[in-house]
Amino acid sequence: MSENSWLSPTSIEEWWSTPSQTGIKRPYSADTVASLRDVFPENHHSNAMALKLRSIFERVQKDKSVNLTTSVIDPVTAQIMAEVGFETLYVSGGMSANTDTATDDPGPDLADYTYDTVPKKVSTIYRSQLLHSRTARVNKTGKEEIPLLPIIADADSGHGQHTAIMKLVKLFVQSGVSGFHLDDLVSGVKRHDGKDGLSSVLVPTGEYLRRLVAAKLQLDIMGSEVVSIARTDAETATHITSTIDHRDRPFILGATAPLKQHFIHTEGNSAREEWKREARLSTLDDHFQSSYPDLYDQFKEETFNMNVSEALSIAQKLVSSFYWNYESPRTSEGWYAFKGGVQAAVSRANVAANISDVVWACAHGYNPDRAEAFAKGVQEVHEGKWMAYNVTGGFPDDGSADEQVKNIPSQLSSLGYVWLFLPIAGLTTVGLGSQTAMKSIKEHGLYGYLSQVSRPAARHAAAADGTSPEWWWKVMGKLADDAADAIGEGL
Ligand SMILES: C[C@](O)(C(=O)O)[C@H](CC(=O)O)C(=O)O
Ligand SMILES: [Mg+2]
Repeated sequence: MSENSWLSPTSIEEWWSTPSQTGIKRPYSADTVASLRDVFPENHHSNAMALKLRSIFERVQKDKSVNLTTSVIDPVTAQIMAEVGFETLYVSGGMSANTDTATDDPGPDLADYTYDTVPKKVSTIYRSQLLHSRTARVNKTGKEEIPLLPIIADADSGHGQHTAIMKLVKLFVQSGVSGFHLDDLVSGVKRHDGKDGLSSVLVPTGEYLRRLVAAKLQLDIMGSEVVSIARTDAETATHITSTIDHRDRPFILGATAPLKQHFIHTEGNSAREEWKREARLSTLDDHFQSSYPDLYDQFKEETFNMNVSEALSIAQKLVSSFYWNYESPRTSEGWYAFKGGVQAAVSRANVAANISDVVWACAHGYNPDRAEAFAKGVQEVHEGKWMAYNVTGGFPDDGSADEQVKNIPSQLSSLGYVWLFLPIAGLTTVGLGSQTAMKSIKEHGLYGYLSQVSRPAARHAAAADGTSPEWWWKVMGKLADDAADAIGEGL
């Protein structure tokens, strides 16, 4: 887009009809976007990198392959990944939380870090890639072809309402990001031990969409090609904050048996489990259908697009004795019981797909049936929509799943997934890589350093790669030396 047309709604509309933008349904106008723009664009690095990411996804989709990557927590590993041939990088919120936050106060992955944490990590890694590429060019190392890898980053739940989301997206674009994922979780409430049957809590579909639209609006304001990934945790969610949205009705659980007390008055894990068993939780529609199969069609027709509260009134008009109570399972926080699963994920992904470039149902471990059900559910409605898949552990250590694991990428690519990533591998690989060297130095002192660190690294020196001290000292030093020579003795 030329600078003259930057503030023109017509040219914004023209941009929206280009291939990268045309699949997106915006609820706002080009006039609004134009009026919210700054006078100059500020997206050039990010745009170039995002277009590169888009072309990687296009290529793998065409080839029926999938782009595989891992998270990366530091610039050294990012450089190694470029050298060994990865094409994308992932910056994980969880791994940032564990190791390095903007307030220097790391912790478990609750997304409670300040919103600049992940953008700053992206910026560090992106700028390090620029430095490496400059170094290679200045030194003519033969590594000039090592590419800058597009970075996809974790935007969590957006760290607040629309203004926070827009600021976060702005920071990401400024950091050189190529893509980010935004989710439908309530930030900071995940239980790591599953106590009280609570794993993760969703916001209603409408709120999720508002997050995604806010992010897209900011991208549009910046004229940004950055890829937005709509992540949903509906597959594994156990609760939802509100029942207001009719699209969530098929997944809200209620008690079908009247119990003396509500869930919140039970104490301890086993009593709570017992309460749930006795309550015989079910969705409103399932319960009505199994209780009154003959009336179900009428119920469905009369309650089209109604949320659970509205639909329950109709159910009770049709059958005055009908019992279904979605209030009684509420937690002490007020959250409602939710039937997580692949259908819930598909339902959310299919609305999110209208405003996002990629959809992703986050779950831990690999489940081929769910991967397939999600892909089919999405592709039926949005043919060719880009999809992502994460593998976060969950395989047996005894090797019994090795063959299955080898086949995962081809299974996923045949289902249409374009991006496969290992969110926690960046931390583990750094840990494992250091372990051999550090153990050796600790056990054998200087000789350990010589045999396990400096000698192997010296072998790399000839290759001048990211593991070699020569690369970081002498080769990179030429940038400063050349600048000093250019400045000379002054004027
Ligand atoms: C992908 C993820 O968002 C991340 O921050 O890496 C985390 C990873 C994890 O908790 O293991 C997530 O899955 O929520
Ligand atoms: Mg995360």
